[in-house]
Amino acid sequence: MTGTHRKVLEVLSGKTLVPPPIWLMRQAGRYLPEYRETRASAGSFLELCYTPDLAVEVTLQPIRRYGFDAAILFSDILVIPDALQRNVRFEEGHGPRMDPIDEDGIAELSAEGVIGHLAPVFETVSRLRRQLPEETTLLGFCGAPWTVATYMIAGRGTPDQAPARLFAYRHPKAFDQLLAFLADISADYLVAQIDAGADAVQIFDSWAGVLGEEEFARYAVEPVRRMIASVRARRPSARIIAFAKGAGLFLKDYRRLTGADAIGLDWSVPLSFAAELQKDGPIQGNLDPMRVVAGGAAMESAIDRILDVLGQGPLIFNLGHGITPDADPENVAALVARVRGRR
Ligand SMILES: Cc1c2[nH]c(c1CCC(=O)O)Cc1[nH]c(c(CCC(=O)O)c1C)Cc1[nH]c(c(CCC(=O)O)c1C)Cc1[nH]c(c(C)c1CCC(=O)O)C2
Repeated sequence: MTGTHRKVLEVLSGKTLVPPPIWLMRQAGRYLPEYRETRASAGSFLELCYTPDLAVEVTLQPIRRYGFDAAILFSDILVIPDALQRNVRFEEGHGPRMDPIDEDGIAELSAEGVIGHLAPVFETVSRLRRQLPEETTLLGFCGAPWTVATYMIAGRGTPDQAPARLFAYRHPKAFDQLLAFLADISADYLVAQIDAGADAVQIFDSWAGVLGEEEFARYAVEPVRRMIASVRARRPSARIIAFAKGAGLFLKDYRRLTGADAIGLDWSVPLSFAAELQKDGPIQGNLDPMRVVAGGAAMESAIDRILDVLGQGPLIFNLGHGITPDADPENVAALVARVRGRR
């Protein structure tokens, strides 16, 4: 019964659909007036994430408006450090903050209570699976260990992830330990989301683009490989998308080395290279979110190029990163109509 006509799942298993299924990273968010309204009724951003009534509502908002082929659980990658008691806060206009972790803090990390702390997230997932249209794929997600670690080390978002890169060079053993710990706890988290009803999951490595060759292998590939192996050992049929933003040429072997079903591509990936990658397996991407803000011909021409070059192979149409708060909801409607109008 499950999954028979869920288009995103079909593409993840290698099928080509024309037109391709579509969803957008950060599709539930501040560009939508109904999101801003619900957001105002929650105290803090984390409260929104941990209140199933509200998290279900904001997840469904973009589905009602646009009928996307996938819904993505409304939560955040930083619920893992929150569950690890790193005192995570989202301060208005300043982005996330938490207590920076050091070598001693890494040695003391414990998985105890983490999955219990995240129980409201699993409740949200199971309610969503019951409330979503049968044909809509439900995506769970988590952050990749490297990206989550950049926030845990710095205690905040940074432009270049310099604190984490420096920490990794100065304390390589402790850093490896942190990434392995995050890989294992994140695997447990994904398994629990799948058991609650997620059809597939995405791993976000948003800051993979600052890593050199050796570091990409050690900090981006290995922990994600470890996480995926752990999920597959327990849930062999799990469908997994891995998105390493800014990874450039390292994407060549990323799918094979991590064991993901599909890889996400940002807008800096040339379409010719994307077409090469698509010969190995399904891809997702890669419209520049700024083109959605610009709208009109700037958006339409880029949609057409993606469909022309990648539309005859396994593709999940998406942006190359999250939609931004300044995007006009009308432009999103035009985007969906244009992708779906092409056969
Ligand atoms: C790096 C990262 C984070 N969170 C996430 C990532 C990886 C993807 C990416 O690179 O965009 C992932 C994420 N965050 C959010 C989702 C929800 C699902 C969806 O995609 O619709 C997802 C998948 C909601 C959110 N997460 C956040 C918001 C905005 C906060 C608000 O509404 O008050 C939303 C809708 C907050 C957040 N969360 C994070 C930051 C840096 C910020 C602050 C920046 C900002 O304000 O946009 C960390």
